[in-house]
Amino acid sequence: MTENKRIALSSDHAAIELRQAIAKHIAEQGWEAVDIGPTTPESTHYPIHGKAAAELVASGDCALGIIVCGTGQGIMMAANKVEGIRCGVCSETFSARMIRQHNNANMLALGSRVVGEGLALDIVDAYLNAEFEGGRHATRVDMIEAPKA
Ligand SMILES: O=C[C@H](O)[C@H](O)[C@H](O)COP(=O)(O)O
Repeated sequence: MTENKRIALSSDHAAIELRQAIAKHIAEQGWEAVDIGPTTPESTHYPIHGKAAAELVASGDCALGIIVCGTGQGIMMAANKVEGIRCGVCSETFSARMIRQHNNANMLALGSRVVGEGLALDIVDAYLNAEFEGGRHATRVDMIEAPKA
């Protein structure tokens, strides 16, 4: 079976340039960037774009997702409303590694008004190169995913 290397990417108007830089960067690392926009700079609404990328991940079309808005916070909140999505906002590399290793986060959110491009690309690398450790962490992630009583 071939590994799914597809990464869903979306943003709002505040983060188009950073999103495009991330798409280029991850493609150079051998990932397939599934960049669903937007491409024009008109003001738009981050819930639309967070949900769209999250649905690509939740359906299994994409293995992981990276989403960007001004702070990363709003688009993260929207993505986390989609069943099966675990998305964290990161502004440094330690958390980016840990949300994979301990939380099995299937999406990463970034804030274009918070981090510069160099740090953002390091955060992306830390996230994509980390692996879920399982064990006690799997028990906890399963608790997050358990159906509501
Ligand atoms: O969490 C929300 C994001 O940071 C948005 O990118 C931000 O609220 C957009 O603000 P504005 O419409 O002022 O560009």
